[in-house]
Amino acid sequence: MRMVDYALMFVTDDRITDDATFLSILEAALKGGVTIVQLREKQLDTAAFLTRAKACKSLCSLFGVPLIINDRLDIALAVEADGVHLGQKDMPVMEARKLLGAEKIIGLSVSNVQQAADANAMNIDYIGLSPIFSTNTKTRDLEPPLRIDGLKEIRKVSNKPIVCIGGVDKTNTTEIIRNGSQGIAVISAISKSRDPENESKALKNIICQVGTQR
Ligand SMILES: Cc1ncc(COP(=O)(O)OP(=O)(O)O)c(N)n1
Ligand SMILES: Cc1nc(C(=O)O)sc1CCOP(=O)(O)O
Ligand SMILES: [Mg+2]
Repeated sequence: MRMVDYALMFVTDDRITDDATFLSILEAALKGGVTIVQLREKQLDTAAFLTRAKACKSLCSLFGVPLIINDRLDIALAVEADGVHLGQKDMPVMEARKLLGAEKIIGLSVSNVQQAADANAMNIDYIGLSPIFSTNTKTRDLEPPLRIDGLKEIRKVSNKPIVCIGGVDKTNTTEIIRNGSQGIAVISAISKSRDPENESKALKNIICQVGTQR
């Protein structure tokens, strides 16, 4: 299992269909210090997804930042990405690990304490606690927000690094990290910012500050 910095995961915004805008926001996020990128495309066809994944991989490699692919193991394998993020109804972890090998990153979404406990025995690298707060970004298949109390419960039972997603921004990052999450995953906070580079820097500073207080 490789060492990965999960502090600030930038999840790309699949509503951006224009490649130039997509890449300029990604570049700004990388300049601002995001530590891992997840390419999440729910609307592109496979050919367009693959093209975007290749561009994304090249840019992330320039910054030495790992790239994982949401849902699509085939795309991850095709572009030699660093791993995948899987939901509870995506490809089962055992099959994904067989196809990806031991060194690749596998993240798994968990939305309750039971799923977190079950994940302890799985060959995964981190759990995505989803959602921590309410969000307008994802509208389908969204579980009730776990909030900080849910994070505390899951922290108690889980032996995996936790990355919280859903409605995360500068106002709630401190309490998320203070309560045992290794990192945050954000779409809007960076993608919708007027200045994605500075927003990424600001989020990273908050995470680092809490880290030094721990
Ligand atoms: C870090 C992180 N955590 C959870 C999710 C949600 O994944 P999933 O449940 O598969 O839902 P979709 O993102 O595929 O709609 C995530 N993407 N990242
Ligand atoms: C992709 C995703 N998955 C979620 C889950 O709870 O499974 S919430 C979410 C969207 C996160 O976007 P934002 O940072 O804009 O709230
Ligand atoms: Mg999924």
